Amino acid sequence: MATITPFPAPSTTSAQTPLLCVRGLRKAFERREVLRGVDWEVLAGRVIGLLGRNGAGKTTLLRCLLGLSPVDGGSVELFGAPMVEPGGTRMHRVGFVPQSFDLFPWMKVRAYLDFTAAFYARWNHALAARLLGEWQLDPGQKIGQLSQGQRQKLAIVRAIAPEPDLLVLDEPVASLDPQARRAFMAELLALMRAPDKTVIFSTHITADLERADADIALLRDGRIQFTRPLAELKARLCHAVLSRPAGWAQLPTVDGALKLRVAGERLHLLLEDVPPERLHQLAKDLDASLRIEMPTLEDLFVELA
Ligand SMILES: Nc1ncnc2c1ncn2[C@@H]1O[C@H](COP(=O)(O)OP(=O)(O)OP(=O)(O)O)[C@@H](O)[C@H]1O
Repeated sequence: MATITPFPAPSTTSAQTPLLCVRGLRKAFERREVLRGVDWEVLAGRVIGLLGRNGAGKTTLLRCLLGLSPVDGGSVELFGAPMVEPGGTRMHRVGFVPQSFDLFPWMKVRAYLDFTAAFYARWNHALAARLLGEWQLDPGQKIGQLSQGQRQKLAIVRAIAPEPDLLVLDEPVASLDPQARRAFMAELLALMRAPDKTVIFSTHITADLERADADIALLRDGRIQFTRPLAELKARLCHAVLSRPAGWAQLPTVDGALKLRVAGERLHLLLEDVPPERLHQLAKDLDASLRIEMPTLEDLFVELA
């Protein structure tokens, strides 16, 4: 099936001005197009999980949004003004955790945070000190001597301490152990669940997004395919399995099917907005047995990404 893009974007009649507005964003590396005209609007106050396969362009997109990577075309507006390059006072309102953090290996943790604090209009010293303690980061240790996971924690403290209005995190938990991941997610959500705080984070750990009850944005084929609350995705999509000994030499036409896949005598269907009674009727018509499953986000990702 060629396209599997559920939920076309709603018309932009919302009275709320988006915090981030991306139009036709393009980016190529040596003529290899990674972003192929991204259109994306993010409203303030949302927690958004950016999903996409390896190499889909998540890091590239996040960097372009913040002016950290030049773009080949299109536009990005952040807080209502065009984003051309990083810097300026509005960057005080943005926290960014990059995928890897290799800066200032000679600096000690506390010195690095004090140094960074000087660049921000706001800096919550008490919060930074608390997180260092809770996450067992030694303020006197040199950054170069920290483990990968400890560096990632430090990058998160650095990004959160300015109490940003927009926090952008690129696979922030990839190096964290499960306990640290949960603590981080809880901290993040407690901090950012204020009405106008917005979080965009890329991750492959779908369980974290389920816990965060995030909006899910899928980057595929160089575009954001949809951005929808996870609860809505789960309410509207279901996975059905039709089985019959004769197999499926010919695929049936099923309204609402986003994807069909045959495995032996089973036909797997990813369906959008198809009521169970219609599925039962279909199974009867096709002389097949039916199993309906509520997909996890990981299941959806595997089907859609
Ligand atoms: N500096 C660069 N020079 C050349 N190609 C690059 C560069 N940065 C990224 N790419 C390419 O752009 C594509 C998208 O990379 P990107 O890191 O944005 O993907 P991603 O979705 O973040 O992947 P992952 O989930 O593996 O982190 C990849 O094919 C990558 O090889």
